[in-house]
Amino acid sequence: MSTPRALTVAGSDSGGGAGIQADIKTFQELGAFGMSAVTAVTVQNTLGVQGVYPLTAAAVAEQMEAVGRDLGVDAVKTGMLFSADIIEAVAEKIESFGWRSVVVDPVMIAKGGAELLRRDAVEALKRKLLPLALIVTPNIPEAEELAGMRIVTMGDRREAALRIAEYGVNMVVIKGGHAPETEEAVDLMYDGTAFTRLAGRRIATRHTHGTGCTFSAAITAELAKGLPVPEAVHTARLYIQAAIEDSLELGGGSGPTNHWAYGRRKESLV
Ligand SMILES: Nc1ncnc2c1ncn2[C@@H]1O[C@H](COP(=O)(O)OP(=O)(O)O)[C@@H](O)[C@H]1O
Ligand SMILES: Cc1ncc(COP(=O)(O)OP(=O)(O)O)c(N)n1
Repeated sequence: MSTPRALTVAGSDSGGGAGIQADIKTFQELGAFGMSAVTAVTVQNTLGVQGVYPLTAAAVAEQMEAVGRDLGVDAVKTGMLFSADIIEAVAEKIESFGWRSVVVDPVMIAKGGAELLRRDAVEALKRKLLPLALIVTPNIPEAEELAGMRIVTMGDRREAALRIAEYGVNMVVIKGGHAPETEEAVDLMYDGTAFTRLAGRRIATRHTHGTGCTFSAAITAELAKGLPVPEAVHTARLYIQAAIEDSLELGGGSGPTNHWAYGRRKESLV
């Protein structure tokens, strides 16, 4: 069997809980070979983002070209893209390589409030990148921005998913981590025809730094292994659930999730 190859195009998180670091750990844990194209270096820990140093669009494109031409890519995810220039360069490379298993995590604002996507880049994200996506995974504030509406109820979420799908993306998962606290964390998946409610136990913890990155990276790893999107999303939910449940209690703020929890639990079942 050939080695599944997964590429992340995202920012570096020095604290290791989100961004490139979360993605590569997740790829590794799920059995995909991880590669990266770094878009920006962030100065970050569990207390928040203290600095953002973007790379040039050319530097991002060259990294994608280097790995795409030599190692090959079975699935790719995008995370923090920061500027319209970088989004355009990334879209151009995805198109030129003809990559189809494309997961777009439309990272906009970190939990602490730092801007990880410039306001003037949202239009490029909608027009250039979403049409190339197999699946897009906004959280509620990101879905509000993409759909141009407020989301309060599950009905609002369904309407937002329909609007986001109109940009040409095949599947939309609106994540529920930011929904008002209930006993369940509920994500809503729209596949172009039907809606599926994906519910799990909501864990009471402040250690949820990098949940969105980890979730989308898990989907990407499963797609790289050849699994269909619904199965990839199902595994990603189990993966993030375990990672939050067994969080590591690191740092003085919102700490990282536990990227090896899912694998350890599976091992203990064998
Ligand atoms: N406290 C929690 N308990 C269980 N699952 C959670 C919790 N917070 C987030 N999740 C899950 O983690 C994933 C990421 O969601 P979310 O936190 O909304 O993304 P983001 O990090 O992009 O803001 C989703 O599958 C969501 O349901
Ligand atoms: C470099 C970098 N990329 C993305 C994020 C946002 O990650 P996310 O999974 O949405 O987690 P929070 O920031 O909301 O904890 C980031 N912080 N840094």
